[in-house]
Amino acid sequence: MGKKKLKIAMYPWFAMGHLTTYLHISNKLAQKGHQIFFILPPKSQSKLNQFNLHPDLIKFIPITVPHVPGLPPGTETTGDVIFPMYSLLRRAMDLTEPDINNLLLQLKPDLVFFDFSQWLPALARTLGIKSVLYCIISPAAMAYLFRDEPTADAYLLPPPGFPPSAIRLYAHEARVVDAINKQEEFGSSMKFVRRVIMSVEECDAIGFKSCREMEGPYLDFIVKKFKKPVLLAGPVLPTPPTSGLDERWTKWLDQFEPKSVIFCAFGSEARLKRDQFQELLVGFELSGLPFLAALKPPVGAETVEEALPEGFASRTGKRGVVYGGWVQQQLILCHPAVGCFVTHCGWGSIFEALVNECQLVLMPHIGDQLINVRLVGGDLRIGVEVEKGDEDGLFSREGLVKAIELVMDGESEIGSEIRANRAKWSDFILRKGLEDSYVDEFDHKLHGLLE
Ligand SMILES: O=c1ccn([C@@H]2O[C@H](COP(=O)(O)OP(=O)(O)O[C@H]3O[C@H](CO)[C@@H](O)[C@H](O)[C@H]3O)[C@@H](O)[C@H]2O)c(=O)[nH]1
Repeated sequence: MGKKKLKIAMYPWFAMGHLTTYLHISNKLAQKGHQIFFILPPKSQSKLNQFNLHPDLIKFIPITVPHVPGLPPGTETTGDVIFPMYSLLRRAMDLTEPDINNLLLQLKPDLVFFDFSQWLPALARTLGIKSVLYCIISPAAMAYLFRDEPTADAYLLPPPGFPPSAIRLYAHEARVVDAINKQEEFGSSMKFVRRVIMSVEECDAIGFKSCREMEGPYLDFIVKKFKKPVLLAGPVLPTPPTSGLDERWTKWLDQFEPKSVIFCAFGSEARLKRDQFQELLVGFELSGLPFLAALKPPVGAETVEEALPEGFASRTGKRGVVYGGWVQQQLILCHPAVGCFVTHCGWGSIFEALVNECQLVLMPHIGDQLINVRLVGGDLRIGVEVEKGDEDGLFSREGLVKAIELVMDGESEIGSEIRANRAKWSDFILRKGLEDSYVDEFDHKLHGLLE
């Protein structure tokens, strides 16, 4: 007899990177016949519909994001606001607790997957529902960042018992992580880091999108430290969208030689300061390669156009596009003309790159990206990190060009080593049967939680 089909509610943090990652795992679970109730802010659904491969089993359930004073009206996801306002949005998510309570009562799921709503496990428990903290960050990032004494100084070194690796934070990065941790949660004296620790303490299990072969030692560290069942979902290969690439981008990309274009995107949240935004673009210009940069306007600008370096558009002409809106990243990455992906090292973007053939140039901004960059560029050596100033954390156009040249030159020693490693890990995550075996085990462990 087959296993019981489960009912699973998903309630990820209101951010595209989180919503997309949760939808990918939802697709894998729906493939097993489980029913998914995917709770999300209404406007984000239009971006996600194209990734829902099982509309018969995955039902989107829109939830109103309550208004919190200080949050611009209509705010639904982190993409709508600047970083200092995220705590207001977290507060708004907290205020959905009564609605979530009603939904859970009505839907009666067996399990609920969550991340930033640290109150959800206790609520679920009263309703007899098991909760899984499904982390959208890598196990290495969780292991390094979530510690008992999270201070800027402590972050310079790994926590006690951390596996030997290339993972370390520079002083400027440690300060950034410390500032995020210490961000006061709106309306309470709780810090962000406390919210995450509570989620870990309260949940019934922790889930990750990762593979033992890639991050085994970090997983062992987490199991030992957090003393919770850890469920590994495997590579959770990104779901290919059901739509095609917009004609605008197909036409533009089609003009160029295979593997010659740089594609740059920094995820759904990152915004550069104006001078770094311009430095980046001048770096692309100096690389001499065609480029498509899909970036948010820099801090203080309304549009990307108003922030372009002087004379930039006329100098780069048709060879370069700077676009301030949302693009279909997955479809762009698999276009044959794209040869290089300049990424902020979001965990989702890394896997989207690995299932395609582009080379990786690594430019992390905040949080887990600062760990991913060392994992990907250091431990696994599948991409090249752009150097930054030790103290100020700023990159230069020359540093960017250097990294691009290193990965794009397959003949050089570093270029060929990176390419070989990259190909090895791509082959690994795409290996026939690998994903299925991880999803089977994940599914088995989910059932185990209900016994
Ligand atoms: O114009 C765009 C920009 C992004 N994306 C998609 O948006 C997702 C972005 O996800 P990710 O690369 O993970 O980055 P973030 O949006 O920055 O996500 C957050 O969540 C990640 C985990 O998924 C963390 O690693 C990051 O630090 C955190 O900022 C990916 O699916 C992209 O394909 C698009 O389709 N079009």
